[in-house]
Amino acid sequence: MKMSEYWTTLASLVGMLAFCQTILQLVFPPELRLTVIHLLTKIRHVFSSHIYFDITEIDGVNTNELYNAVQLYLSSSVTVNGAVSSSNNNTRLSLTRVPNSTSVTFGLSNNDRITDVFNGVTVLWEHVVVQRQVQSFSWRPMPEEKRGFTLQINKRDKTLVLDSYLDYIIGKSEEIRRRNEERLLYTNSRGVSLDSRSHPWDSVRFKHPSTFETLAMEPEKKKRIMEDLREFANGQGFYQKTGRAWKRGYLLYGPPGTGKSSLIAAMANYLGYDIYDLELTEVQNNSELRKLLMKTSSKSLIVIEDIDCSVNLSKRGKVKKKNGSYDPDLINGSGLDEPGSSVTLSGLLNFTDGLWSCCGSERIFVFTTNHIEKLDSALLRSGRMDMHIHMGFCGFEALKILLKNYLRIEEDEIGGVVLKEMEECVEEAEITPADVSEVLIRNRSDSGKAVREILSVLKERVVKRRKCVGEKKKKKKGEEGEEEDDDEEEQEKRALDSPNRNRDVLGFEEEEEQEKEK
Ligand SMILES: Nc1ncnc2c1ncn2[C@@H]1O[C@H](COP(=O)(O)OP(=O)(O)OP(=O)(O)O)[C@@H](O)[C@H]1O
Ligand SMILES: [Mg+2]
Repeated sequence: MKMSEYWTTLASLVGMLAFCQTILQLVFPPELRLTVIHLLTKIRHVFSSHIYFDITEIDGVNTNELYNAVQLYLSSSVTVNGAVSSSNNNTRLSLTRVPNSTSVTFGLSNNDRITDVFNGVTVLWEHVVVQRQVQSFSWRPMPEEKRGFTLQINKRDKTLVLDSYLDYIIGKSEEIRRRNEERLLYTNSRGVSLDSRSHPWDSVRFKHPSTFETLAMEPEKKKRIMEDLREFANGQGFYQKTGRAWKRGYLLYGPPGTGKSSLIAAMANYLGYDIYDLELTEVQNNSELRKLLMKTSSKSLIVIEDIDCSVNLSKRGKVKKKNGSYDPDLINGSGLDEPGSSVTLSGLLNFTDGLWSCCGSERIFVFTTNHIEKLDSALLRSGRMDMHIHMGFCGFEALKILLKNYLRIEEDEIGGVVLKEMEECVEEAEITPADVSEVLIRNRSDSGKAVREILSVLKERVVKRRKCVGEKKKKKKGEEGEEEDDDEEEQEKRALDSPNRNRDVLGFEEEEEQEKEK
């Protein structure tokens, strides 16, 4: 028999066995079916040019995470679309919606198959569901059905699949899980025991509706932030290559009501990260801060709002000025001179930047402040807070976004003249997006009225500001004038008192200059 004939015969034999297996599934009672199927599967595997991997739902008594990952991965729309467009288009998919989930997920029905292509290699997945045999005693009740996936690949592709395909599936499933689920918002509270077992963070479902689309901000700036976030999230390779910890710091600063918290929510929604809202005043000391950090998960935003109010940020600077060196107490984090809180700036810097900050990866630190000038330069230096984002008063572009979001109207519906007037006065009005939103919410049922009111508020503020600026200038001038008068009086007095009082004032001044120079 020729080699090719041998292979053809073998292939038909394997095909027949597979066919028999399907028939047996239909004919035999469940208890017997399992044994027969196992036997036939084994025979089939020996002669096949394929290799098979079984991924069961329950591994011993533990849940097999890989099973969940595969299930999620196969439920992704990419895989599903691939399967539907493939020749295997009679695949039956089950649809599910997990509680609290925002979307419907697909899944393979019992004993159905789906093909997937990874790096040019085609693999076949089969969802195997069989009735469990009558249970002997078990501490943990087992489900009635035994579920698992069988992965069929060509023997020559074994290395590729084992080395990268399964990792790829785990990564993808994690991504899908985040996309489907609402995020969690964690917060710390005082007095929570921080032993190794308990979790120091309380969590709630995070359902903030703020997104980059709803955020009023100059489009260029918004684009830059989004790109930066995306690059960070996709930058594992870069961070590894450059030997940097996979983390990034953002400092958001600006007056109240300019959207700092809204931006944080938009960032979390954009990346699908959880948020850890760290209440620093509830943290008793630096070591507690470290423990909190250790209990945060990857793919998260660690947020400290109003950083200038949370910890005495000038300590490190002050101590340095006095002695010429840092106070070791403060640097070690045992400085206790702040009643109620002994978290120090150096403790905070270690939190974001020290060795401890690297436990876990893919984390973003976000600090917010209304007063950037109050922050210690140590906190601002590059490498700590990689990006400083100024959240300012409402500009024309931001105003247009708010009008569109709140009133659902386009620019041309507002009218060129009104828009021009708005553009002329919005910067000078120094109005926060929060104030604009307030007016728009009040009038959201009548967009015409809302636009008119916004314009009149802007104009009013411009008038007020001009008046205010005028008064300030006048006051300043008055003070300068008084100072000048005082100077003149003083000089006259000195000239009169001087023994050389007949010398002209200029000469006197020259002499005084020379004296000063000496
Ligand atoms: N840039 C913005 N885009 C869209 N909405 C905004 C923006 N800024 C403020 N708002 C609206 O104003 C409200 C308050 O904004 P937000 O809490 O984000 O301000 P903040 O800068 O964090 O203020 P604070 O400094 O007081 O914490 C938000 O609920 C949002 O509706
Ligand atoms: Mg805020």
